[in-house]
Amino acid sequence: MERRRVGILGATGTVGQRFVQLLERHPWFEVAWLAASDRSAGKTYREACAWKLDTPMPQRVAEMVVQPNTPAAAGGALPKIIFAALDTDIARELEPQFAAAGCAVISNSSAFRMTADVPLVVPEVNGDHLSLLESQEVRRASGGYIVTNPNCSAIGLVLALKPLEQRFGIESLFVSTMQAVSGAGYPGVPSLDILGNVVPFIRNEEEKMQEEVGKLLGRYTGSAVDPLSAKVSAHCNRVAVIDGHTECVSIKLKTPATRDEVLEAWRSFRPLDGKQFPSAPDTPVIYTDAPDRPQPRLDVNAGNGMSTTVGRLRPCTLLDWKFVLLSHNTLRGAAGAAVLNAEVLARSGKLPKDAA
Ligand SMILES: NC(=O)C1=CN([C@@H]2O[C@H](COP(=O)(O)OP(=O)(O)OC[C@H]3O[C@@H](n4cnc5c(N)ncnc54)[C@H](OP(=O)(O)O)[C@@H]3O)[C@@H](O)[C@H]2O)C=CC1
Ligand SMILES: N[C@@H](CC(=O)OP(=O)(O)O)C(=O)O
Repeated sequence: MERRRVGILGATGTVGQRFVQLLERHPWFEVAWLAASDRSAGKTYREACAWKLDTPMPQRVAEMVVQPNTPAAAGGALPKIIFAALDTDIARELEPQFAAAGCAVISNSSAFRMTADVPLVVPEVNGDHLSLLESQEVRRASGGYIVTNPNCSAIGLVLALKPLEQRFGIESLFVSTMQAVSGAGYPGVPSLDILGNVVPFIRNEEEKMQEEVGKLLGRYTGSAVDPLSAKVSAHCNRVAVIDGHTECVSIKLKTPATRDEVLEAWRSFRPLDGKQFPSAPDTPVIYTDAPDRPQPRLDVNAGNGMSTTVGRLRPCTLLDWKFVLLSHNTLRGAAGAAVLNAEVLARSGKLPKDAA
């Protein structure tokens, strides 16, 4: 099968680099266009990018020239599939321009996640919400649209919550995060602030987690999403870990469940089984019995960085159950999530085609 041409907006950043890494050997997509800020435009990718991953920068991409950040500048070379990894304010300005130019914008940023007609999607959790894009006005006008994936802490959390919500219902939950420094992009948090330290504040993070969980676990009514009514309270903290967000969760269920029933809900959660998407992990939620796991150093790459690892399920004296989860913030929490969304869109015939 011929690979589809794709572009990356924000290609030089933390998430942009993950896109380059993941797409280099992707069976369906091939990077054909890269853009970043004016600081980078006109340079080769090798010159513009401070590559921080532990695999080599792909040679072919290293030699590509970073393009200006507008669809007009790309002209006929603009791919119709754009992975976007832009800061929120810039995404708010640029993503609609690319959608209006007929592109499927598959976005990581929070700019449009809560917009009513923009799907906020994790395929294992709420793939049916993708139908929202049919009502985007821009799609009717240009064939383009915006689809988003969630905040990196919300993604790991909803993967663990979905099997519980569908079997038992969720009344309320309390979550406290320990988030890796790569979550803040590059160069991110100054070393003097984070080494040997914990910073108990990440701007807007608690609000995003709370509202995004509601939309992700909400019900698609045929024209809109009815958010989950559960009460969600989040505490978000930055810790001196490179990759991997750890979350301590306490949960109250609507229908009481035994420990075995909760474990069985996680074990049997295989919503994409048999669908063979290249980026989908075999097991989206992995439960570990080890008393001191999950740990970022040991578990962050589970399922190629696309699985959530859950452990330490035990009774909670305030709510019903408590547990710990870990997920990779730049893979499952960002670039990997967007690539999986694109695979689902490709399979359903919803990706616009380049002009012949
Ligand atoms: N890091 C993470 O774990 C996660 C991040 N996200 C979200 O993804 C987005 C990107 O984050 P991250 O990669 O960490 O951020 P970085 O700061 O590491 O990268 C930002 C990217 O945006 C580019 N950029 C900046 N200004 C412009 C502009 N005016 N026009 C075009 N490109 C521009 C930068 O290019 P240049 O090099 O030229 O400055 C760079 O490529 C953010 O919205 C973030 O919240 C989502 C989930 C997880
Ligand atoms: N704010 C997250 C990264 C992220 O996902 O942000 P956003 O919701 O803007 O995509 C972190 O610092 O770890």
